[in-house]
Amino acid sequence: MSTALRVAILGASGYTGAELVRLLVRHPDVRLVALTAERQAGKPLGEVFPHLGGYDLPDLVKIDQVDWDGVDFVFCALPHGTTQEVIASLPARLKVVDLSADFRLHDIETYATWYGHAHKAPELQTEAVYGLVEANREAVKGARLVANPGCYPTASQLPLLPLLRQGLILADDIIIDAKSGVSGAGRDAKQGNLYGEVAEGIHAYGVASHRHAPEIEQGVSEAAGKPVVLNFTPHLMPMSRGILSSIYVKLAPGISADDLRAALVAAYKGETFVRVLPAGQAPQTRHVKGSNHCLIGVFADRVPGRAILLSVIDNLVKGASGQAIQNMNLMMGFPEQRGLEQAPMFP
Ligand SMILES: NC(=O)C1=CN([C@@H]2O[C@H](COP(=O)(O)OP(=O)(O)OC[C@H]3O[C@@H](n4cnc5c(N)ncnc54)[C@H](OP(=O)(O)O)[C@@H]3O)[C@@H](O)[C@H]2O)C=CC1
Ligand SMILES: CC(=O)N[C@@H](CCC(=O)OP(=O)(O)O)C(=O)O
Repeated sequence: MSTALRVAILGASGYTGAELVRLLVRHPDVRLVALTAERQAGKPLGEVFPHLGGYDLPDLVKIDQVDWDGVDFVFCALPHGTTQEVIASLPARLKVVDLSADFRLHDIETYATWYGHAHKAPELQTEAVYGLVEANREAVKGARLVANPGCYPTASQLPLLPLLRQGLILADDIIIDAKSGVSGAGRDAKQGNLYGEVAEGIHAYGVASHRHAPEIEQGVSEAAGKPVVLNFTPHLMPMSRGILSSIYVKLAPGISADDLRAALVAAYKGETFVRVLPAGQAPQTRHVKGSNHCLIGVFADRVPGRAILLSVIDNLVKGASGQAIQNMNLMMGFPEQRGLEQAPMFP
């Protein structure tokens, strides 16, 4: 009799759901027992995603068809706004990692302001742990419900948090210029994601209004020990995967860019998934594609007293499904790297 963890993926017909399946079919402690979809329900997963057709997996079903008695652990990869009620309806014994934004903001008033409706499960919000593992590992280990961070917030917070905690950069002058591949927008058909609208061009969106600004500010404020407001502008790139976050910061008096690099090297010493590059090396999205890695580069600016931090992740892996599995491993007491050992695919 297998003792594998029986896992359900809600939203398995989406990009992050498919990426969870791709990574979990090789996880030795996991058995996928339920995969859900909405419009694609009733189909074999291999019909929706031919790259996953060669595995012995359950067919896609609607959420209300899942037999929860046969499930131990749930990944929820549904659109934000749909997830609070779904998670509130699950048996309370189930451990859950939610990939959506529904439980990330601690303050439900801030949530309502940015997401346009009142929080539908405030009692669960107080329980949810923000799953940026490298910043919050001990809390994740004891969590029942983990809010998996957004892709831009992951790429942006990993370089910033250690520097703010140590007061090496100023908290009142942070500019984040971030670029994402199109898979960040999900698989749902949207006019703005058509080839003709994305290929051979680049554009900013959500300028001065993107909902990841308050999520980044939440973590950065905790690290700085005071409320922080920052500039964040996302851009859509003609590529399928990857995020590059270019972050412009002001150094604290007497601090150099080399000090920042040394502090980040020390902060991430012993971490499997975050690596700080040697001086002069700029990370590229193709250096992390398909992997759970985050690479960080640090440069002195030409402008005296300033520095530039460069951070890359694969939005579908460290920015979503890989980080979600990292969280599950910690919640279940499995080795943190299990199922996430694969090297990036280059180029
Ligand atoms: N894409 C990314 O890089 C990242 C995404 N996220 C977040 O993860 C979540 C999933 O994203 P992603 O995989 O890209 O999204 P997709 O649009 O690709 O997939 C959404 C999934 O949810 C299902 N679904 C849609 N509406 C409902 C509903 N009302 N009830 C039940 N199921 C529903 C879809 O089923 P069907 O297709 O069958 O209708 C599909 O399986 C989102 O909250 C997203 O913001 C977080 C970090 C990064
Ligand atoms: C390219 C693109 O459209 N990206 C998405 C962010 C993806 C993500 O992390 O979204 P959640 O916060 O919902 O999980 C966006 O800008 O809304």
